[in-house]
Amino acid sequence: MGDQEADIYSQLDQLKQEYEDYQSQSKEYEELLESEVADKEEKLSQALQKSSKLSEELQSYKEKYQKNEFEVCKLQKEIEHLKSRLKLFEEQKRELEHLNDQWENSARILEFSKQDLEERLYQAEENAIMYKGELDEIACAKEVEIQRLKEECNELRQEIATLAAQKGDTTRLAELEQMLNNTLKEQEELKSQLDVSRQTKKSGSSHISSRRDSIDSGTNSPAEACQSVKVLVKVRPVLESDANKGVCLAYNDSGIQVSTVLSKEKGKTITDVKKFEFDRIFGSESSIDDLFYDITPSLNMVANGGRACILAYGQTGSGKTHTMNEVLSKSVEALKLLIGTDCQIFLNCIEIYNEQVRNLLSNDALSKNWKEIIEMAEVKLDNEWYDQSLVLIQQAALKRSTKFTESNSSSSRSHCIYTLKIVKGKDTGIIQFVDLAGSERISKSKASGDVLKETLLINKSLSALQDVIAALESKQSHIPYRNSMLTRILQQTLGGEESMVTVILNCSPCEESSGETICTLALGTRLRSVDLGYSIRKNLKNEEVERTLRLLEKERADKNTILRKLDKLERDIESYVYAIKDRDSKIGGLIIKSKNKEKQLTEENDKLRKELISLKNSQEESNKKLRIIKSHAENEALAKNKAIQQLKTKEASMKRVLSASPAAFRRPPLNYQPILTSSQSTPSRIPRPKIRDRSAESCMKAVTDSWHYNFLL
Ligand SMILES: Nc1ncnc2c1ncn2[C@@H]1O[C@H](COP(=O)(O)OP(=O)(O)OP(=O)(O)O)[C@@H](O)[C@H]1O
Repeated sequence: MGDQEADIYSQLDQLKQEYEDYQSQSKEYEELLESEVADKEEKLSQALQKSSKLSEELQSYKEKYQKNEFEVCKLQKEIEHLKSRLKLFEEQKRELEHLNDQWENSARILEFSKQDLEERLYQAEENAIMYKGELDEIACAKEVEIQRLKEECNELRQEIATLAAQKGDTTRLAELEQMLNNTLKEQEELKSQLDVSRQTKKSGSSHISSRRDSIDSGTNSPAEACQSVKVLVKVRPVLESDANKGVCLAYNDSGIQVSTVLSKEKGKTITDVKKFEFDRIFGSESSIDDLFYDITPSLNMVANGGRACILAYGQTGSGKTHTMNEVLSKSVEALKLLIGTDCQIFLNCIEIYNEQVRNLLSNDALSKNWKEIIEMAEVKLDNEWYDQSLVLIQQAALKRSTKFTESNSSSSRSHCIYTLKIVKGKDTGIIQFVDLAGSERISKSKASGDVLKETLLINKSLSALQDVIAALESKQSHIPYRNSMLTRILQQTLGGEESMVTVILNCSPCEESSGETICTLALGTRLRSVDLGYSIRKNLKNEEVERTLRLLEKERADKNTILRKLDKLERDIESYVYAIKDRDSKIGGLIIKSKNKEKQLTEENDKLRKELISLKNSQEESNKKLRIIKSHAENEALAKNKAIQQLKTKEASMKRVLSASPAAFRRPPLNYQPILTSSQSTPSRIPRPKIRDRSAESCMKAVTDSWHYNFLL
């Protein structure tokens, strides 16, 4: 009984021990579970935060996308508006072209009437010459008559004298005196007639000789000379590089024609031929001396304290620089002979690049004030000024801004101005040699970026120059010198008192340049038509001629205004087309960018959605697990309480049994198993006590299940 009791006590101790172990382990697992739950909750809240952040981002991207779409819509509307404006401009251009055709027709008619007037003038001149001959004959006849009358008079005087000596018949004397008086009267009349004839002859011949002088010399008085613009055409020879390019120019002494190929079909070439009339055309075969002959009046003028400007105009690659270099060295040579040694010479070499002035004889910064740069660029030359000036001009030419373009491998991208100032006592003669940058069609130059900007600025300044020349010729009260840097700098020699302007139109003979050559020659025709009008008016003082010329001038002014408008319109259209293209490409870029963004956003959105779904799933799973853990923990707690309760009742009943018959418990129970050791920490390895008690067993099972479950988690 004593042994049994001891066994029971030891079993009880074991159970107690076991229970305590279970309790401590369950506490540990509870803590573990709680920390895991807290961890999951933390992760869940992080995931929720991330998801809300991503939703916000998504919202902002959506807003951005809507904004971009709105921008694109706006730009498209703008394009539509620009396109409609372009259409309007094109219509206006067509109308102006139609008007231009009409003007050209009327100009042609006026040209005919001009020719008619010139013919009549020629006839008048011939009549005057004939009249002069007749007058000469009459004068001769009258002289003879006067001589005869004088002789008669002398005879009569002698007769009177003899009669007086004879003191004879007085009536005969009276008769003779009467005859003498009549003869004297007749003589007086003849004399006065002869004087009138002489006077008429004198005035007629002076008029003719003055016109001849004017026509022969081709120069005018200084005041008139300021209106004079001389237009010369210089055709560049065909170069080796032009070998496979067709030729579009044909010319003779009086005119030049440009052929433009319209189409080539089945070996048939359809061409459009445009003819231009010019007094001075220098072909590829003519030497620089021929052209220089027409420049000498300008040099004479400058040597006498006047002003002159020589401009080379033409498309890029047409030979402006080549011509200007030759003209420059010839002019310096000629001036060396024309001016003496008692004068001071100043040279100034500058270029205008992108509306900025640059000193070609030093490395001054571009940003300085242009007047300052010009002042600083002026070099005073010494006694050997001609050699020195040629060396400096060569140095300056090397420093000029050039670039490779589609049309010329070393195209001058600037206007180059060489100014020679000759100070002689109080007089200051100034001559400016201007090698203009090439005029070019933007569409043909295929320029873009900075080169496009350069080309636009070059074309703008060239049209400003045309405006100034046209304003000077039509004697406008306002001359738009301030419209470009080029015209500002040329103001001293373009217009004003005692100034002569010579424009050399450089033309390329190549077929591919026919469009530009036509533009160049059309400009020359406009300048020339003005010049012609003035020279005719200067020499003819007939009322009808005056009226016709006034009409012609008005027509010409109107036509030039229209042509200028057309030019401007074309330039505007080109700029608009370029702006539209630029905008189109920008919009295209924007659309592609926004599409890419949209794609990226949709992808991100999809990814976020997926992440959100997986997060929600994992959250649900975590919740589920949490619920299971909670229920298991509750079950476990219940089972533990139950087991404790059972153990307590068992203990009490054992105590009761022991107190009733202590010997009955001395034998150990048949189904007794050794108890768990504390080293068996893993729940799966914990052996279940083999207690027959059913409720205690189920309780233990619940606890081990929960261990097992937690372990799985
Ligand atoms: N009269 C000529 N005889 C021989 N070669 C010529 C003649 N004129 C021009 N050339 C040649 O033609 C080419 C282009 O000439 P140049 O550079 O003078 O043209 P440009 O009108 O000044 O061009 P850009 O405006 O682009 O500067 C050069 O190679 C030049 O040597």
